[in-house]
Amino acid sequence: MSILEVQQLSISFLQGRGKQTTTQAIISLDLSLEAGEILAVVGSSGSGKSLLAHAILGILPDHAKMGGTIVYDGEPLTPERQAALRGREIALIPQAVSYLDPLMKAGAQVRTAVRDKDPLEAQQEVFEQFRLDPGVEEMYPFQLSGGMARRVLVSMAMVSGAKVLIADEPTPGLDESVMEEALRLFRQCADRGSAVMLITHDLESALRIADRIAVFYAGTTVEIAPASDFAGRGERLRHPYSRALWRALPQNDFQPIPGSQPAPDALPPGCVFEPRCDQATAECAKERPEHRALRGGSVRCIHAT
Ligand SMILES: Nc1ncnc2c1ncn2[C@@H]1O[C@H](COP(=O)(O)OP(=O)(O)OP(=O)(O)O)[C@@H](O)[C@H]1O
Ligand code: NI
Repeated sequence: MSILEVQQLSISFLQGRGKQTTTQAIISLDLSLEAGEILAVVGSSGSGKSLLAHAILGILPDHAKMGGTIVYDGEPLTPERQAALRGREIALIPQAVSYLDPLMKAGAQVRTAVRDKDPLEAQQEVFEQFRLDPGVEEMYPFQLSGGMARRVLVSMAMVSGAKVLIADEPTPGLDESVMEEALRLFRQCADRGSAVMLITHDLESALRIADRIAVFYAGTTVEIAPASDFAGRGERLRHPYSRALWRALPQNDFQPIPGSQPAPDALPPGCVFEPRCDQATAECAKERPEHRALRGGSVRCIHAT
């Protein structure tokens, strides 16, 4: 049984005063997370990666309306369960460093996140691991550089001992050696039985440590594939967008895909990738393809075999 299962997640936002409009930011996300694995969620800016993380943690803004189900450890995640599990069994490394409590010193924030260990010892150990000087313990978030603040956020998640760790773009601003250390520790968490979701727009770094890759496009999961399927010319990949992403990497064709991802208020009626897809047929423009299992992964494309 998967530790976390997201089924047909949709999120829309009510916007404007007076005459209100609804924009659908997430159309349909489906994925599952297994204990012991690293699943990378890859997609360009605005594809819905952070919203997925916030939906799991139960921290969507008030004007967001959510549909679908999220099941954790066999039971639906209700707002009450989310509040009880947040920071304990399910930990988030947020994308924005503004999630740090501005009124609490860095050392104290990390100590409050410690479970089942001596708080001071655990905090000092993780600071050493991430090359945070002991002096940082006494600093307030506004005194930290961006890279230091990010290391404090990663430290908090690391000491929580969570069963599910969701890291939302955890590496920007970290120097190479600290980034390597963070990735190594994510792997270690997974090897010890936690489930790690690594959110990134960087397919290349995702492929370095992830077991599986979920590819997001315009608020949908277009494909979920074992990382090893990203090889050769992408023959084993199931969706034209995943193949295009893979081929666009510098070590491959280095050719960007023409066009751009549609905005939530300008989605095509059929497959969201249809306007940019070189394999699209008239049928693709008619309705949204279902998410279906295929060759040890899954895909949302009627032409995939
Ligand atoms: N509070 C909000 N109100 C209205 N729309 C929102 C809100 N938050 C996000 N969105 C929209 O939802 C879509 C998905 O946003 P999200 O932050 O999940 O993208 P992302 O994949 O994390 O992008 P990035 O790589 O830039 O972090 C975007 O189109 C965004 O504009
Ligand atoms: Ni994001």
